[in-house]
Amino acid sequence: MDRSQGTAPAFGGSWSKLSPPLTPSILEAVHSMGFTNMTPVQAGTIPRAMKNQDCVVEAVTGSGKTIAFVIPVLERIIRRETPYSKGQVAAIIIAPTRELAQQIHDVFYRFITSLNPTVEPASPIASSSRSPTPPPTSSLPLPLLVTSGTKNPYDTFLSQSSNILIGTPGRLASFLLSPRGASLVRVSDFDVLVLDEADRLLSSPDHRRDVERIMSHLPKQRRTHLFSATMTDAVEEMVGLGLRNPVRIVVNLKDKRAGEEAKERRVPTSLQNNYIVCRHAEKTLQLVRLLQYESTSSEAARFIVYFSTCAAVDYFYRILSRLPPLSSFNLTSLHGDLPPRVRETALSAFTDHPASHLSPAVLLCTDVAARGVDFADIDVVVQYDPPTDPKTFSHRAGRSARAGKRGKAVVLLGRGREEDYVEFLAVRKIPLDRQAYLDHQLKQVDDAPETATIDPAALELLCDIREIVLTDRELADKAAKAFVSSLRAYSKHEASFIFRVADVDFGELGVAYGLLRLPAMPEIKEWRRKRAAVDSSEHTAFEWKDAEVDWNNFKYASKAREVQRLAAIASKANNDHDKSAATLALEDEERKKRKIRAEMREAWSDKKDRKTRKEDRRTRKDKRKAAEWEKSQLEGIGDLGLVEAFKRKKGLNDPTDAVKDKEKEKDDGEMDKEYETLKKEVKEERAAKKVRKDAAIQGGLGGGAFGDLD
Ligand SMILES: Nc1ncnc2c1ncn2[C@@H]1O[C@H](COP(=O)(O)OP(=O)(O)OP(=O)(O)O)[C@@H](O)[C@H]1O
Repeated sequence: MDRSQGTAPAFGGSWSKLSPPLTPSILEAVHSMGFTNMTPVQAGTIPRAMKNQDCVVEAVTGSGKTIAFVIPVLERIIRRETPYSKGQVAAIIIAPTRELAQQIHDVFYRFITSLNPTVEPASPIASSSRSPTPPPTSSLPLPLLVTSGTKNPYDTFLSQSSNILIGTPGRLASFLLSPRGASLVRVSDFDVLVLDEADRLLSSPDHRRDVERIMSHLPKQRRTHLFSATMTDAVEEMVGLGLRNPVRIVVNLKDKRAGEEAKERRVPTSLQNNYIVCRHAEKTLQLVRLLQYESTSSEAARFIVYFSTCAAVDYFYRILSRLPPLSSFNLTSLHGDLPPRVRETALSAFTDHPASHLSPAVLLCTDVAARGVDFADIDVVVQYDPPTDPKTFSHRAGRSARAGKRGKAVVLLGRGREEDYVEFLAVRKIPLDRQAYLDHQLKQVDDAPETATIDPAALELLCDIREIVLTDRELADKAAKAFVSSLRAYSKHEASFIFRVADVDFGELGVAYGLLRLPAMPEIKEWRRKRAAVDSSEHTAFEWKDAEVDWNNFKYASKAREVQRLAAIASKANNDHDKSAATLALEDEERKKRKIRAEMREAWSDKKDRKTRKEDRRTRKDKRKAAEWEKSQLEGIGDLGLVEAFKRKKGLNDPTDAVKDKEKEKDDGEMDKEYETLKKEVKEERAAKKVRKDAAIQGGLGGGAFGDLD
């Protein structure tokens, strides 16, 4: 590899100074988009990529990398002597998520539509379903998006005569390599391959496999460009395998603080990058206060809050939407377990919402929205959980402070060992400043209430959350799932010497999650055992107490779910009724033994891995079912958040609420009937069994049969 560093100018300079110069129509297009000057990464990359150089580009988030590859791709197609014909592909852009692929598609679309003015322009984040597909009127055909949401990709590819493909690795690989793709999609004149977020594409084994399949299908005589804000060893390997004498373009930023030497930094200089230290029990309290504080004191209107797992996003969305201090906030949730259509709606609902500091918009999400997604004007990014992969930290924080705008990011760190994360990131050129703990008046206090006590407001919040959870048993299930999945993510931190499950006070974490009781995990049993062995005077002042709940009568709000629960109880009772006390005791003992044996056999993480694999298989199988379910969840609770508002605005609420209410009443009535019938059936079955048993006894059946009945 050619190690020569392409030096990007300190200031980007004017577009007209580029050499070779841009085609006049492209120049006009960039000006019409309001981009008067180039950013440094554009100035450093465009001239090289327009010529015949492969590029490996590393520049901070929000520095304009997308246009740095969009323009050279278009220039090379425009300048080609023989135009591409139907079925030929000129360029492929691979991105790790469908959201990012969609966004890149939209940037290409905006350029092409301004070159072909009769084609309707696209909005900044358009959905695949909304992307219009009128026939192009000049030489540049429309690009094709190839992701899980794309309908009839081959038909669109042919009808549009697309020669630029943008998509996720798996979908692109099947598009190109399936029998239909192999016969319809020609790559003999292929020109440019771009990997956006290259480190992410190459560090995930599945993505990497698909990327390699695509690369080996494409001619070797091509240009290949890799882009990211963070590069890894996986990228270095790929550079050796698939690129030809690439030039490396690294845009460095310097941070100059008073009295200190200028230091290199890997996050935008316009980003205020903070951390707050609190006890685990105070995390949710600090999150709520931070949202209030930033919207009142800095008039922040748009927030993103990152959690480590889909289950945590799902749960906290339901809780935070109902907390009175956040009643003026408009929340929406986005995570990878949601079906593509729901993800699209959620994203549009958040980006289209006219937020203000009086009515702020908050996106609760996982890392599905951490990389590349160009949200407009995010004021504050909050990391409730620090990311499992430290590289993700700068991508998350970089959703704010884009294109030179000011922005803020705050990560919540647990008191103690987690504070070492600050130093850990400093070494990686990501400097963090401490922000003081927020007290009940939203004032920054020098330090959190000292370690001996938990802020009493955190315990009040626990009661408030529990009250919400007690309205629906499903919330209790979701709380447990969120808690367990987050702990599991915690155990997988790459910085495992900082984030150690062994250091976590599960009781305190239970407070932050508003749990009714701690889940029956082996780790928690062990933690309880150890605590019991220690002199209680050495305990911190907080002792976990389960909420007093009548679990037998704790109902699901969904009638259908409640019917299922009762049926399960009835069927268990029925089974138990038919078994002798001795059999039941034996079974119980065997069950306990099996559990102990399993626990002894497997470490928690192995067990969880096995479970995950099993769950993954099941999830894939039930994907269709899950999609419908998730959608109905969003619709059901949407009136509290942005999704419903968005749907109302877009006229997507059909049937109307009144009709829906009627239908719900009808459903409820039918559900009641169904439940009554079920109960009756169970009773009848039991009675019939009893009659059979009595008859058998009276009839003096032989020992075997008698034994069975016992
Ligand atoms: N020359 C320019 N002048 C002003 N704004 C620009 C310019 N080029 C790009 N932008 C804007 O900067 C924002 C960030 O651009 P882009 O999404 O390409 O950043 P990125 O470097 O790819 O970030 P990330 O690493 O997070 O993906 C976009 O809103 C884009 O419209």
